[in-house]
Amino acid sequence: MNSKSNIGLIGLAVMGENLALNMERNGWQVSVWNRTTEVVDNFINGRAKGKNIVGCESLEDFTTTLETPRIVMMMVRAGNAVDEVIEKIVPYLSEGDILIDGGNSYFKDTERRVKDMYASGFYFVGAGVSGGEEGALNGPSIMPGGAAEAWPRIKPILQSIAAKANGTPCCEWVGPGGSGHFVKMIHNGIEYGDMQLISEAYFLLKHLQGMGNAEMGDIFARWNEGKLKSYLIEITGHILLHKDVTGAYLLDRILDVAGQKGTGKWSVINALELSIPLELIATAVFERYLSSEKLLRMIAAKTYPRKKPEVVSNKEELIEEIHQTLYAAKLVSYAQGFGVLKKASETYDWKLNLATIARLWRAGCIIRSTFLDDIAYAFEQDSNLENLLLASHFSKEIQEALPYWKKLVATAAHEEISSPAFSSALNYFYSLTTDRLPANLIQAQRDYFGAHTFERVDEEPGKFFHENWTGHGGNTKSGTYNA
Ligand SMILES: NC(=O)C1=CN([C@@H]2O[C@H](COP(=O)(O)OP(=O)(O)OC[C@H]3O[C@@H](n4cnc5c(N)ncnc54)[C@H](OP(=O)(O)O)[C@@H]3O)[C@@H](O)[C@H]2O)C=CC1
Ligand SMILES: O=C(CO)[C@H](O)[C@H](O)COP(=O)(O)O
Repeated sequence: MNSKSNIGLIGLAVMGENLALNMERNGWQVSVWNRTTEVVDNFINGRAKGKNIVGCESLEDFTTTLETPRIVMMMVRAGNAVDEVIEKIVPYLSEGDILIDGGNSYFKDTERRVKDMYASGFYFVGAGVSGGEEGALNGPSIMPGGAAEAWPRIKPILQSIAAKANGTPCCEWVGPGGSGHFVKMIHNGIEYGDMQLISEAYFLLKHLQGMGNAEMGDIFARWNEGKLKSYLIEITGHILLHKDVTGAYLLDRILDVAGQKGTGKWSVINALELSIPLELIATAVFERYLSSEKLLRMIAAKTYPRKKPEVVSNKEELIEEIHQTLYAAKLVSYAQGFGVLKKASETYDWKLNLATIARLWRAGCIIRSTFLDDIAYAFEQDSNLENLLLASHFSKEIQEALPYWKKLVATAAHEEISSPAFSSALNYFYSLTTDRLPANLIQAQRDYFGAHTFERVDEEPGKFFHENWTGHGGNTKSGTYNA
């Protein structure tokens, strides 16, 4: 063992423990500390036994075991816990030390922490980490942002432990302030969207064909060999085939109430703040809320009993419809997610490189997929691309999928099977590709009842008019602004 550790890790739950083992495996000596010290003992005497990992009982001891300037990574519960740990460790730190928050922190908290820590002489980095337990151990995707001065020092460690896509580490500097955590937040929002879409595909296979788990598992395995190839499709195939100790399919025994820890909701709140459509992810978040209203749904199901859906006669055609719809709707979701990243980059002056971000997600993380290579390529060809659906490769894919997509959404609606994200994506696509939407009527209504003014198609943009619609209204206008 060296006299001093290269890095310190705080928080030994599933992510911290596995990241510490990953760092050690890659040649770094790691000191570890956890609020509940029993957890440290269990780790040191268990999975860390015989490894170059130093367990510490107190934060003071922990900081003395680290080479200086120190690098400390926190993997603790997001929120107040991060501030509590910072407050406790700062008295033992020296100027120039680096604190990395690898949890799912809210990016506005990270913005604040980066500023506060600068003022105290420390470098703070908000690094999104994705990949769950297995990624943390074998190579996650890492999205660091914040105090750029820290990057040359932390880069060798973080890039060594990150997943590699074609030999390139899925860890690159994202930008200043809270940008790393913002990118991770949108990653998770997209994760929500992907999971909702996959769940709808499963639901339609099950109810429009009465298919069993084994057959569906095979379909997902087949899809994982084509353009949908991704971690979430792969694990869905495994989940469908998994049996519990009684020999029954476990999936069928899991309560249909989805949990959430906040990153999907934050993605939607921030899309609203930035005025960028993120309907598919919003649908995924709201569907999780609706799923948790189990009792209400049970009552409503009795109030509105449904007929059993008609089995679709051509099984192979239905499978292809679902396959194409899943792809097209996923593309819409990524187009919306990257739209939010683009607007955030402009608004906060982060200068995000969208191609680099797509490349960071190619391996290690939960949304990893071959599809991200095509997204990276699209942004490399045109870094100002307004919307992914306008990239030539994707417009061809959408044109191929559209006949299947609209047929499936219509069938699901007709057979009274909920497929909210599939239809949200289709409606977004139709609105996006409509050059004259019915928003003229909304403007007329706003002006009619509140003198909110409107622009005219036969006048220059930016000139606002008010009509005396009833003949007895005045000429006084409301202010023209958008919030
Ligand atoms: N689980 C996952 O798949 C992923 C999680 N993340 C993020 O990584 C972070 C760690 O996640 P995970 O490993 O799942 O564990 P948890 O989110 O459950 O966090 C548990 C850890 O936080 C510590 N902790 C909680 N409150 C405090 C506090 N007030 N002061 C000090 N330490 C505290 C716990 O210490 P103690 O043992 O004393 O309770 C424990 O070490 C979270 O931000 C999470 O969102 C990111 C990617 C994937
Ligand atoms: O960050 C992650 C993966 O990248 C977590 O797995 C994710 O937070 C799970 O989110 P939720 O509990 O909200 O479904």
